[in-house]
Parts: sequence; C-alpha cells; structure tokens
Amino acid sequence: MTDTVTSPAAALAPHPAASFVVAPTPSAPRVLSIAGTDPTGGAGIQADLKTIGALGGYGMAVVTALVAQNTRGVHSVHVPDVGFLVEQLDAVSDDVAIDAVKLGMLHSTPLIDAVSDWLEPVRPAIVVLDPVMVATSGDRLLDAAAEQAVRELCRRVDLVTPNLAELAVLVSTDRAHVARPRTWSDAIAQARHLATTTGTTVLLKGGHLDGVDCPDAIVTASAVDEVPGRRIATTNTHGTGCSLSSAMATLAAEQLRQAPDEEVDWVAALRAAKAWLTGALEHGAALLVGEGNGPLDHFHATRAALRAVTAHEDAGLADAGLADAGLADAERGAAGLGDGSDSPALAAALDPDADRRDWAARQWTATTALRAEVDALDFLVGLRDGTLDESAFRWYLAQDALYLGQYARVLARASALAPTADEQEFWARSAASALEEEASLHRARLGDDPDAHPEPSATTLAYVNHLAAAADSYGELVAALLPCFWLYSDVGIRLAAANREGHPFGDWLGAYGDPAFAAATAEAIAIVDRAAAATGAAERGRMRRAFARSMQHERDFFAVPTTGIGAA
Ligand SMILES: Nc1ncnc2c1ncn2[C@@H]1O[C@H](COP(=O)(O)OP(=O)(O)OP(=O)(O)O)[C@@H](O)[C@H]1O
Ligand SMILES: Cc1ncc(CO)c(N)n1
Repeated sequence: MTDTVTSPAAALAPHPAASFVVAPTPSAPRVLSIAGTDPTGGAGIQADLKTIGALGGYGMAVVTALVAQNTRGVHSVHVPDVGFLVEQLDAVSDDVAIDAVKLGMLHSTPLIDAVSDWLEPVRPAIVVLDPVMVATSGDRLLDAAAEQAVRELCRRVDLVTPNLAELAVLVSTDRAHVARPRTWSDAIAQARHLATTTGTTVLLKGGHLDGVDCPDAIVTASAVDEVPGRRIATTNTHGTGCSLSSAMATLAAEQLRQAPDEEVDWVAALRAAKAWLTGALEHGAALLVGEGNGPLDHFHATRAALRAVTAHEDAGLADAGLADAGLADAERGAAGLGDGSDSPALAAALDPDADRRDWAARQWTATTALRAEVDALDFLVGLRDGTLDESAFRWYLAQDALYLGQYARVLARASALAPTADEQEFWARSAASALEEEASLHRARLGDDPDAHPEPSATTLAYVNHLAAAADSYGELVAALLPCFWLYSDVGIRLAAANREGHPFGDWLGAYGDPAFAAATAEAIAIVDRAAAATGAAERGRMRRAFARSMQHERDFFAVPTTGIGAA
C-alpha cells in the first residue's frame, strides 16, 4: 500500500491539486550483491545472500563471474559478456528500489566500468566495496591490470573493506609499490592514507594478523575506531570477507530504514557484524562442508532458535515442561535443545541418552544469539573501549553488589542441597568468594558514597527472585546459577583483552581473566552436566528453562545501566 499525502499548499488550493507520494517503509532492507559465485556456498554471492538473510535483509544478486571453486581452491572462472552484466543490473534497478549494494568480485576493468556507470544514475544510499583480489586459497580473482580501476572505484563508494594484502595494493600506485603491512599500526597508517586520498570510510580487517586478537577498525581521514575481537581457532574462514562486507551493507541499510535522516554509524554496524561473524566462525566447522578452508555457519543463531521451536512443538518432549510453560517466542528461541540433529524427536528415538550428554554445552550453543546481543550492548562496548559513563558504571557496581549478596545466599542453598561432599564444598567456596568479591572490588570502588547503596532495581530483584525460585531442586538451581559463572568468564575474556595502559576501567578489566574463576566455571559446568545426566527428562526441561532465563536476566542486568529500562 502506498500512502498519499496531500501537501499543505494543495490543501489550500480550490481544486484538487498535485499530491506527493511517500514511499512506505519496507519490512526489510533490500540489499543487492554484485559478485562472483561459489557453488559450494561459502563465499561470493552465495555467502552474501545467506548473510543478508541471516541479518534480516531481503537479498538480491547480480552475477559478475561464474567461478568453479570449492573450499580447496579455484578451478576456473567463466565471465559472461559485459552486456549481459548490464542487463542483469538494469533488470533489478528498473523494478526494485535498492537500499544497499555490496560489490564483490569484479574480475576486470570492463566489468568495473559497467558497474560504475550503472551506479551513477541509480545512486543507492549505501555502496560497500569488498575489493576482492585473491581467494582465501590464494587464487587470483581480479586481473592485475584492473587494480587501478578498483582504486578509482574506492572514491565512489561509502565503505571499502580491504584485507591487509588488498590494502597495500590500494595504497600502491603504478609507480610505487607498497608492501603488505606487517603490524596493526602499519595497517592503520595505510588505511588512514587510503581514507584520506579517497575520502571514503575504510573498514580495516585484522583477520590476517598473527596473535590471539582479531581486531578490525573503521578508519576515516580524521578518526580511527577500533573494534576488538577474539581470534577463533578454526580453518573455516572461506568467505569471511564476503560475509563481513554484505553484513555491513545490510546493517547500514537497516539503520537507514529505521532512521532515514540520520548518518550511518559504521562503528555500530561493525560491532554488530563482528558479534554475528564470531558466532558464524565458531560454528562453521560443525557443518562438515569441504576438506579445505570450510565455510562459516551464517545461520547459526537461526538454527539454534529453530531447534528450540521444533523441540517445543514436539509432543514427545511435552513432558520436558516447555509445552505449557507459556514461554514467549524469544524465550523459546533461547531455550533450544541444540542437539546437532534436525529432529530432536528422531535423535531421541535413535539415541535415548542424547539429551543427557554435554548438556551444558548444548544450552550454551542454544543461547548464542542472546550472547551476541550481550556483547553488542552499549554497556559492554563502553566498558571495553573506555567510553562508558562513570555514573552508569557506578550504578552498575552498586546493583552488582546487591546482586552478589543475594547470589551468595543462593550458592549456599546449592551447597545445602549438593549430593556429594565435593559439590557441597564447591558451592560453599563459591558463596564465600561472591561475598569477598562484593566486599573488596565493590567497596573499594564505591567507597562510602551514600548514593552507591541504593535499593535493588526491578531487574536485580527479578534476577535474584528467579534464582531463589529454583531453590527447591538441585538440578534446576545449579542450571540457574551457571550463566553467572559462564557468561562472566566469557565476556571477561574480551574485557580483559581490551585493557591497556591508562584505561579508565583498567583495574576492573584487570580482575577478569583470573584463572581461578575460569577453573570455577569449568567445575560448575561439570556439576551441571552431572546433574542433567542423573535426572529425568522433566527436570532437564526445567533446568533448560532455568538456564535460558538466567541468561536473559544477565542480558537485562547489563542493559539497564545504559538504557535505564528496569532501573526503578
Ligand atoms: N580466525 C578468526 N577469528 C575471528 N575473526 C576472524 C578470523 N579470521 C577472520 N576474522 C574476521 O573476519 C573478517 C574478515 O577478515 P579477513 O581479514 O579474513 O578478510 P578477507 O581476507 O577478505 O576474507 P576471505 O578469507 O574471505 O578472503 C574480519 O572481521 C576479521 O576480523
Ligand atoms: C566469488 C568469490 N568472491 C570472493 C571470494 C573471496 O573469498 C571467493 N573465494 N569467491
């Protein structure tokens, strides 16, 4: 439906006069990928369409080149006549409003020229250029003679996303060859040069650096905003560049869909893209696709949510307590079985013990989407990069102190219910540590400030009430307690990695990554696994719900200091 809005001048006119038409807002950003193909689905257009869909966009695709490739390498490339490329481009733009374009493999100068000529009149609001030159396998995807044409194209796009090798080519000239940057600071200097000479924003990618970190940065002529990331130990990296660039196009178009008059916030888009990409890298290997550098799992979060819904709807699992629990869709999404099969009912029939094994790890996987949300919260981003408002941090600390006091009581209750002396001792030690932590870190930072000792917020109360409500059953209680250990350890890895000399929250970040806390988390996971294996399907259902709900409370707890929602 189209809304017709009559202009004020027309309303005053004596006769029905001209009216103008306001285009309705689409339900999803319409994103076009112009790129080459990968029949194994990990890179190129196939990766772009999956990415756009996974991040909520409507994907479209114009093929520049057909590439016979797989996870091991490129066999051959077939490039249709450039006239046919133009026909494809026109077919889309003649009919469809395009919110964003992602440019990938452009192969050679005539294709680059055709795409540039087409972009000129169409003027999509967002154009992202992934200057694809070489595949992950090392095979060339761009004519050496076309490098100058790509350099010129950089000036006409909104964002360019080179890896380190591509960056060096882009800042080289026909006369002066620049070597691939070897360090992150050299890479930033080259990216700055590229941004300054082209006037375009550069997304600098650290995927090809060595080390445990995997940072990226948004670089303009005047600013460098680094987005830290952790390196995933995986060989499933085929198509990461394609996926990241189409993620950026989709997320930027979504920003404009929601706020058409605002500028695109590339740093926010990169944070969200990286949180998603990290999950996709973590889950790629489990797809078992190919023998070389396998693909990412673009739909890792969707799949976990789907499994949860399938499990919920399956009558055979109704006694797991999910069916009549009245869970909202999102909660069900976070509470999935995630057992590695397409049908949990089938898996249960083939292997009745399947739900007993690796129980905690499967709950962790099922909450992937929720955890990606946590990583991208303003509070955690601000804590990592040091921009968090000091008063929001103090508010958080005061609530955390209140939380820890109550949490310690619930840990003591787990100790009272524990079936073995070892577990009894573990929970008692954890209760004591929670109280020590409340005393030392919090009091040291909050001091005697009377404002620092407020009433518990609605969010804090909701979390501790949820824990207390689980206190009748050991399994349910330990499942509810686990996210506080595990999420803190996991988030803590990235917080500790962001620490640097002079960081405003340095003392706080330094407390993370404590090996003793990591060991306690591992012990809590083992205890929860034993409790799940020892009990029946009905209690495992309640444990699943208790774990997923605690994870949601964790998210809400980190969200309140900056959103203020649930702060009362
Ligand atoms: N092992 C890894 N762990 C985490 N993030 C990674 C890893 N490898 C790459 N990335 C991220 O993936 C994105 C793509 O970066 P990369 O530098 O690998 O691009 P690329 O070389 O163009 O990719 P491609 O492998 O598709 O050619 C960046 O956000 C980078 O930080
Ligand atoms: C079609 C295509 N584009 C980009 C890459 C880079 O990964 C690839 N391997 N294939």
